[in-house]
Amino acid sequence: MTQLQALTNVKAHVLGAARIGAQRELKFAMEQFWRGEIGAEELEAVGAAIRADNWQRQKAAGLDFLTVGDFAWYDHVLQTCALFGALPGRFGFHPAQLDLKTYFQYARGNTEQFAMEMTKWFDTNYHYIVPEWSVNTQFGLHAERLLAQVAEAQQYATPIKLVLLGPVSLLALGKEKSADFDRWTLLPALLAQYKKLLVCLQEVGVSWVQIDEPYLVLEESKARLPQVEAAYAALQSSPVPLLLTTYFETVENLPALARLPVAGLHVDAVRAPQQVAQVFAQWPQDKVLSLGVVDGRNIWRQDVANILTKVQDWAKARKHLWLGSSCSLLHVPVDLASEHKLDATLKSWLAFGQQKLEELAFLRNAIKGEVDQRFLAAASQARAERAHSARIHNPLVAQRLAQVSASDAERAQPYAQRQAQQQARLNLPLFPTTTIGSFPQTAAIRQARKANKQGQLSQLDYLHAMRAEIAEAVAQQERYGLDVLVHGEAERNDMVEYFGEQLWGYAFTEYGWVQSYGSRCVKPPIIYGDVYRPEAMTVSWTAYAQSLTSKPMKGMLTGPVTMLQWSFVRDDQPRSATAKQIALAIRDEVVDLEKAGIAVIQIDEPAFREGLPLKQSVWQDYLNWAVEAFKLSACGVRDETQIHTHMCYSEFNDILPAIAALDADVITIETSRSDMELLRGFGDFAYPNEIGPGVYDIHSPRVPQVDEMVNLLEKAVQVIPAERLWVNPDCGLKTRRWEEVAPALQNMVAACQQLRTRWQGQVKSAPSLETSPSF
Ligand SMILES: Nc1nc2c(c(=O)[nH]1)N[C@@H](CNc1ccc(C(=O)N[C@@H](CCC(=O)N[C@@H](CCC(=O)N[C@@H](CCC(=O)O)C(=O)O)C(=O)O)C(=O)O)cc1)CN2
Ligand code: MET
Ligand SMILES: [Zn+2]
Repeated sequence: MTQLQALTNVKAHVLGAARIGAQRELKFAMEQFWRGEIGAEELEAVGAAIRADNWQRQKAAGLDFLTVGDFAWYDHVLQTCALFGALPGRFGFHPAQLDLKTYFQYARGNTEQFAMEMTKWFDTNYHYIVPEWSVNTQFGLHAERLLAQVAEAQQYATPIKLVLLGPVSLLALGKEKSADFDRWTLLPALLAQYKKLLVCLQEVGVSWVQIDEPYLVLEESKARLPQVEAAYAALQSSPVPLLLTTYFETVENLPALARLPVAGLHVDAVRAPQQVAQVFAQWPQDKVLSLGVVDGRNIWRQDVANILTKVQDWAKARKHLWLGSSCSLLHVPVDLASEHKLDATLKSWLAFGQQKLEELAFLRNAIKGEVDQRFLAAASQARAERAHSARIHNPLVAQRLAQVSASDAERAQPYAQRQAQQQARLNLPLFPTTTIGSFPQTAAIRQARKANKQGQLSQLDYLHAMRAEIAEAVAQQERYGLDVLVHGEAERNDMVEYFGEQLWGYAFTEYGWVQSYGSRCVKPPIIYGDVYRPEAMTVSWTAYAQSLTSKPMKGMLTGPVTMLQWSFVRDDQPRSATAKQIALAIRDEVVDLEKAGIAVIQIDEPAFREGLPLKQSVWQDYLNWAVEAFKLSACGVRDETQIHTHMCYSEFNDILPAIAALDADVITIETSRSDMELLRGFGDFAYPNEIGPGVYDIHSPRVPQVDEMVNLLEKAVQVIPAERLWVNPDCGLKTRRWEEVAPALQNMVAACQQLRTRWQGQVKSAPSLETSPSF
């Protein structure tokens, strides 16, 4: 390190900070505002305090820029639409008069208008609001909020780098409202507003604009090179230098991007280290090159010694080198210092948002020739300890893996035979009704769990409280007349964290919150070692629920791919290896549920599609091991046991062969918002097993009417044979209130009964409606 050639122009920055607040202040404030408990002024004050905290942290760490513009109400894509007056006209609001109350309606819907759609932000568990583009889209500039934030940040007397979602990504991430409209025709009008904004930003003294174009890492962006070139030619006149910013993967079109008239480029050196050498060769020497060297997607303490060696290599003769987080710190928790229960050794292996700022400052200083030896030694020691720690490797897992054979990932007989056996056992009516698993996570449930965690509610009292919730959920479902019941997941804080808490090899945090969408957060557990299930995780709850009813009780588990995808994963072995370990743990649980007499078991895989690599060219390898992991978890049961899976938030049509290869007896999917369009793919593909297309959107408080659902089901029977159709909502009901759930499910059962009456005579071998199986 001592031979490091001192580079004076090296700077350190972050691409963005988490905005939910170290203690989820923003979540609580937004929800209070929505309930009418606080006013806009109070809510604004919470936002300002979070921004101030972020800037103070950046300044205290000694970063060279304060990052401004990363704060957003609800979502940053929605915020960008508001900035450019590009919110859908169907709400009827004037873009210049958007107070917060009005603004939130776009994200949450109102009595007249559906909310704007929400979808996954690249391959993360963050969801953004999808812009709506149509021939009526008009743009304006409403930068008051943003400029006010610049003014707030100016009191820290540190250069300001403003983050802006770029025009190409903004358009690309939206959807066209009609098939004959080409969104790219909007580009010139949109660019005119960006240009205006850039002038304003220069006037108020912004030093740099980080213009985020994550779209440029997707293969589909290749075809959009003319638009990219046109956009950045138009912004060439920007009076503020632009840092063209990409992350999550290698950029497409690198040679062409290297010729764009922008002042700097940021690339993700964590996710795409293989492209760094090319970027160095192609990106002009006299421009800024920002390398994302500190991982914004994971929580491991960086091997700073190793990064330094590389950067030293890379940086030779390059004058303007910046070191950054690989992407925004939106995807990692705020500060490790809040964690008081994590064991000291494990804690020393981790870095959350705050620690990443410190890593960046350390690296910048070291390249300038000022190496903080203590920091370096501590980081190297933690890395070395982790590499050799006994707690990572579990011989029981190795043994278990060694026993796995190919037949473990196959059911004994094909679906058709299984179906006959399952039907003989379950005797379900035509169009069986079910739900996806969770029932409302009420304040009472969460309070009880909190009290239990804090030692104020005994284990026994907590058990009774959760059993009472389960009993109530079962009673409600019987009242509605559902066919396959669930226990309601009252005892689970989250579908991933709950299992993470019980598995070896997993650690969990107290405050490791990450925004998932709007005010909703998750606390991804941390996989640090071999995953092993020491004992049953769900059997007693499920068996209790089954004891309360003669209807089949569906066991409810989270699948290996989703467990992997929604956790922070170890970086010392391939994801596929970790998935296989989790699969074995889930498999053991599946088998235990079967032994306890549970006849239907659902293994949720909502993140199955999200796990796909961003580059389509390497999908197949992922799909192979992901399918294998699911099947390994599912196939330990007898043929008469019915395996369900559930997927949501996804475009399924391009991975249908893999979904079919999962060979789940039943799949329930989210379809209602696309008006059953998503189901058409399953029909065209001749999906062979049973399907429950969601007949209503659980993200909206609106109670669906019987007719709407009959309508959707009529569409579904056009595509899927009636005897293979199930009836269910789009997803779990945990974010809803009982007042919404009860009428919604009653209507759903009523809709289903209409269909049964109509179809009863027309389907061969349909069982009678009267017989009820006994469990
Ligand atoms: N991991 C994950 N990813 C997912 C989903 C999911 O279910 N899980 N679903 C999709 C959509 N995303 C979602 C993500 C989060 C929530 C959600 O409801 N989150 C809850 C937190 C869930 C949780 O962990 N709850 C804990 C802690 C609850 C809590 O805040 N307790 C209060 C006390 C209780 C109170 O006053 O409310 C506190 O600590 O102060 C519990 O139940 O034990 C929230 O933000 O409110 C919903 C959907 C996609 N990705
Ligand atoms: C995001 S998928 C959710 C599945 C889970 N079983 C639930 O009902 O909440
Ligand atoms: Zn779901």
